[in-house]
Amino acid sequence: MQQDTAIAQHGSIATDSNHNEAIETAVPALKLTNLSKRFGTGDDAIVAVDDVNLTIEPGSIVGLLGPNGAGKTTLIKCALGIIIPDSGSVSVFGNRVDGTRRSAYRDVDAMLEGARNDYWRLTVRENLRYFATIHGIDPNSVTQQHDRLLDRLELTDKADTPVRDLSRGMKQKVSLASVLAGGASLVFLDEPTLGLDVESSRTLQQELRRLAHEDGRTIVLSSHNMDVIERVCDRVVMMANGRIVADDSVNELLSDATRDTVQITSADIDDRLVETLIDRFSVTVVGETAAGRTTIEITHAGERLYDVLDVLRNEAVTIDDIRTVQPQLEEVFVNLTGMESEQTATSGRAE
Ligand SMILES: Nc1ncnc2c1ncn2[C@@H]1O[C@H](COP(=O)(O)OP(=O)(O)OP(=O)(O)O)[C@@H](O)[C@H]1O
Repeated sequence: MQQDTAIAQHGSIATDSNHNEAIETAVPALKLTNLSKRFGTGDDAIVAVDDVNLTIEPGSIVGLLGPNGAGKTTLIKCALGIIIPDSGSVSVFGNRVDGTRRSAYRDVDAMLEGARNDYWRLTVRENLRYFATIHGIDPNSVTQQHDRLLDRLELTDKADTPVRDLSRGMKQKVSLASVLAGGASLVFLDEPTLGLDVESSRTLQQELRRLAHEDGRTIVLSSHNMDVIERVCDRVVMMANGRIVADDSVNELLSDATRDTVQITSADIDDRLVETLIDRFSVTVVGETAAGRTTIEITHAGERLYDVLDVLRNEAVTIDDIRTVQPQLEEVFVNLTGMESEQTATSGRAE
């Protein structure tokens, strides 16, 4: 489905009479309003999702991040109608998901925990036809779309192979193809690149961007792999303790962090001066270059950068290099959630 078709189906163009301007009022792909879900009762109750408001526009690709237990899966399952929230509401393309209304489910599907229950005795193509059928689509009417999907995910050669005979990475791609074959406009993908080799992961990432930006699918991607999120997503929503702690474009999240951290290198910074800087400023990294110069990184420098430079000038320090630090999404994540992602916790893991 093309983006403009998605808007034509799910939204409208309204006119603001005060300004005589056309304002796009596309119906959100997903709208969560004051969503809450707790598990258990009394003192032992766990608030998995805590009064969350979230709107996701059609055709966007959004990363949903958070440390283990942040509430991501619960939120996704509420959106799928698998878990009934305690309070608040979920709408998918304007249709309320409340556990009884089947109309909303036509538009939403998911690949949870990196896989889907494909039928291993069926071939790849038979799986796609099956998942199209259970979503009410005549599989003969979408043969071309399925061929294109197989081609884009580099599965054409395996189209007539039973899924059980495929490698793990290929099974993963078949899972994704099966979800997409159902034609849902809003798709949740949990760790879609887990276990894929680098090349397959890149192919899949490209396809996800194309699906959103060319076909108008709305994709919510949940992953602990920050590199994938940074490369693929337009926007990132970070959760911690059931709440949304950040919601912005990748560029904004990174640029906010960039402005705030500077790295200064000098041969004149000795231990005593390092102590002084640590006492007065937020020094996060102290290191030594191969040439024996000291490097310090100061976060939250902001307007205090001038104070840092004053201290260095008073100590007659010659600055060899000063630069803003190019942060990774990982650092933003750690700052906002206070937790490492699994990416750093399990370094060396395959994508
Ligand atoms: N069925 C359940 N019964 C009791 N507690 C639950 C249940 N499901 C989730 N929880 C708890 O709710 C909280 C949020 O869990 P959730 O699975 O939504 O987090 P998550 O962000 O998806 O974590 P992960 O990244 O580890 O998958 C956790 O404390 C979890 O232990």
